[in-house]
Amino acid sequence: MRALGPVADPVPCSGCGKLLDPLRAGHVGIFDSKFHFFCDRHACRACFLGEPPGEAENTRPARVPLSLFAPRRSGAEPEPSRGNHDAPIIPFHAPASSDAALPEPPAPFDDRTLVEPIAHTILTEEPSRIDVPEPRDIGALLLVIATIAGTLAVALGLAGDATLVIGARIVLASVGAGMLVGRAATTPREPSDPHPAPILAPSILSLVLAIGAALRAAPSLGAEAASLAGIIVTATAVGAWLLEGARHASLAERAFVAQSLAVPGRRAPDDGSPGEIAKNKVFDLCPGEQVLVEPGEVVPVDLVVGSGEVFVLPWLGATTPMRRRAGEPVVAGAKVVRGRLRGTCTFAGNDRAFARVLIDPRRRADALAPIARASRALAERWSLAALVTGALSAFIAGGRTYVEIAMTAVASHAALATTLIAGVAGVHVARGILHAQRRGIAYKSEGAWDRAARVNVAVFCARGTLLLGEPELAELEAPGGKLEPLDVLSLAAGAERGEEHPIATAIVRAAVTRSVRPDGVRNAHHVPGLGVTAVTSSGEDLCVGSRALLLANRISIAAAEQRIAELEALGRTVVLVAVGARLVGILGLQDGLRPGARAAVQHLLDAQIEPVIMSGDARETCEAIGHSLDVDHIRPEVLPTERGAEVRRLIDAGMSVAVLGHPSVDEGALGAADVAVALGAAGSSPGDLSVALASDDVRDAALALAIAHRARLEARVGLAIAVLPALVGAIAVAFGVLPPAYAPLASLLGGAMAVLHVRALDRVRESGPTRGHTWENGPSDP
Ligand SMILES: Nc1ncnc2c1ncn2[C@@H]1O[C@H](COP(=O)(O)OP(=O)(O)OP(=O)(O)O)[C@@H](O)[C@H]1O
Ligand SMILES: [Zn+2]
Repeated sequence: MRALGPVADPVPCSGCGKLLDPLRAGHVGIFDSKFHFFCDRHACRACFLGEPPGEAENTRPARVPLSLFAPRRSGAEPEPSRGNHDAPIIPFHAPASSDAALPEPPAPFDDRTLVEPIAHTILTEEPSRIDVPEPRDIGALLLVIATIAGTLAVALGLAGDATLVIGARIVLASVGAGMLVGRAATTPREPSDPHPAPILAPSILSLVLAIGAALRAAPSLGAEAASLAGIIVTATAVGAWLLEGARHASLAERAFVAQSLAVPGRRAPDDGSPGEIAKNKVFDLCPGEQVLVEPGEVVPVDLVVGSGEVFVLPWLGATTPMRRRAGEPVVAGAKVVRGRLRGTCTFAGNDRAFARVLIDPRRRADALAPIARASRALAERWSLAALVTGALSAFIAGGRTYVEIAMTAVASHAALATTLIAGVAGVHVARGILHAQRRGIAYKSEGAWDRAARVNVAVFCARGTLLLGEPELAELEAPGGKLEPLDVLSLAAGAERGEEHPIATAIVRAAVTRSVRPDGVRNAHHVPGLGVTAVTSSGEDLCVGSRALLLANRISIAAAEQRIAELEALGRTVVLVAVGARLVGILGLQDGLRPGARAAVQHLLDAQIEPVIMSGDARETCEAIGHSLDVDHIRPEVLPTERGAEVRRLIDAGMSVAVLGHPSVDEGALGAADVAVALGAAGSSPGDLSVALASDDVRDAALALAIAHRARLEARVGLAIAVLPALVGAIAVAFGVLPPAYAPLASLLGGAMAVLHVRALDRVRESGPTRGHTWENGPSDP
């Protein structure tokens, strides 16, 4: 069993060959459009580039990855392989390079003038963050100084209440607060960060109080205020540092994704001539443009395949190639392994499926999801309520000076207005979004993510999600003995010849394999969700379809009712054949379960989401399928046109409903859902899908909900862990049970526990799950 994600799969260092964890590599660079991971920036990278170690830093500015198209080196070229957790849908054998029929990929682009300046890239991240685990910068240094200064300001309290000592402590605390302000001014703000003002306010207010108390020559009060200031400064600095640590892993992974998506693409020539390859690689592709992607290249934008067929690793991190045919979407980050991909761009830049809520600073879910906003609002705004309440209750309790009351108020405020409380929920959201990305799951918006996280009913559009959608003829019977079974098949195949429904295809195929010639049926008329009516070659009325179709045509099936029920109890789709007004044949079709159908149901059950099977099949058939999958709730015999209404009925009953299906065939149901989870749809343009999958795996559809559920749950737990001690501390301080300094301390304690909670979850992922099906568990695991 393997852990998920980039952390799990070691890659060799391109310099020395030692195996290392790609996300924790000392240095990552792109050379020749390939990722290279190095133990460190100096020795190993320089060794790879053939430079003397010292020069590496100077010759290549590490902050700007212009090395993107550096000359090809003959060194090792490790692929960022990221865990074999996508299910093999299509077995794929031919290695990409050995396909002689295909044109050689063009020579690498050495000429930098061909590349548009990096400034034109759709990337929105700071280049510094692209250079993955960049060690802590100047902001970290400021935090360290602030922590030391704050701690000293507290520790000097041991030296007594002398004016000089208090003065020194105030100076130290001011230095610490100054460092915090300096960091806020110099460090770029993440979209998920709170506004710095409310976070810094307690440090500054407590300093003002300390100075005020010292000036009034109230030594013991001045000492206490200085301690409070020192503690608040220390807690603020340590808290900021802890949060950095908690989100480091997702920060690095997001940078990895951003970097991987920041590849230039080729415009296809307008005249459509296949031979001519546009030379220029550009970053500014737009929707509607024709795009060419050569074998071995990463797909730069979301697109729909124009013609032919290609094999791709269907999303960033996928390890199993899949076939994509004309009209099928491919997401940016996918990699072409065989065939030349020519397609029409559907989404570019930050609109791309995996850029939207993960990279785009204006749409990032970890900043905008309701739980993350609530967490920020608590620190930014509701902390003011703590300030007021603290002041009021201290005032009402009486017996305290104004400075003491003010200290209580500031301490209560400081307990809640922390970076940790503001940021902890966002960390969990980011982890969830990234976790989903690794499985090729793209949420459309932070709202879609939040709805996915709240869903309590998941409706499977059975055929194509749980069922293969490739039924086989299993039984062929001719009750009454009027016709031979093969004559029945001939009639049925004749009626179904022109149809595209999986049942029709199965019947025609069964006739072909049994060398039965389809009857020359006329006037075939398809009744969606019921079957086909027609006229036989001998001029009699012909009905091929469900029980409901025959009953609608007033054909009695009473004589065969028992046999039909038997077949349905086996899970067969029963297709009845009637000539004139008489039932002449029964066909039993068996559709297999898709790989992962059982696991998908289990993922939902684990997340306490009720699975529902919705199908046009008969009740007995659906019950048999439901039984084999442990699904209790079925909605059988729903006509295709009624599926939207059926979903709406569930919603009206107070459920929050997700529908899992394919965009083309399950349109009605998907359109009515609170959350539409569309398989194989990532990158295609229809706009209303809440969740689009790059894979066609039903497990991923279930995981899209389960992962969001889990992430939201963890975010709430994390927030509670951080907030509760802070609240308790603030209350104790407000009622005078504890001195004011205890409130920020309690808050820091809670924050530290919340960070430990994140770390513990990270470790679960790194070491791999050990039992059962959890959301961390790769569905390809048994
Ligand atoms: N072309 C057809 N020939 C014969 N019977 C058909 C045909 N199309 C539909 N039917 C009958 O109508 C029923 C419902 O078909 P429908 O297309 O609504 O759903 P389905 O194929 O069962 O897919 P799903 O499980 O996703 O609902 C089928 O079970 C079958 O009995
Ligand atoms: Zn190395």
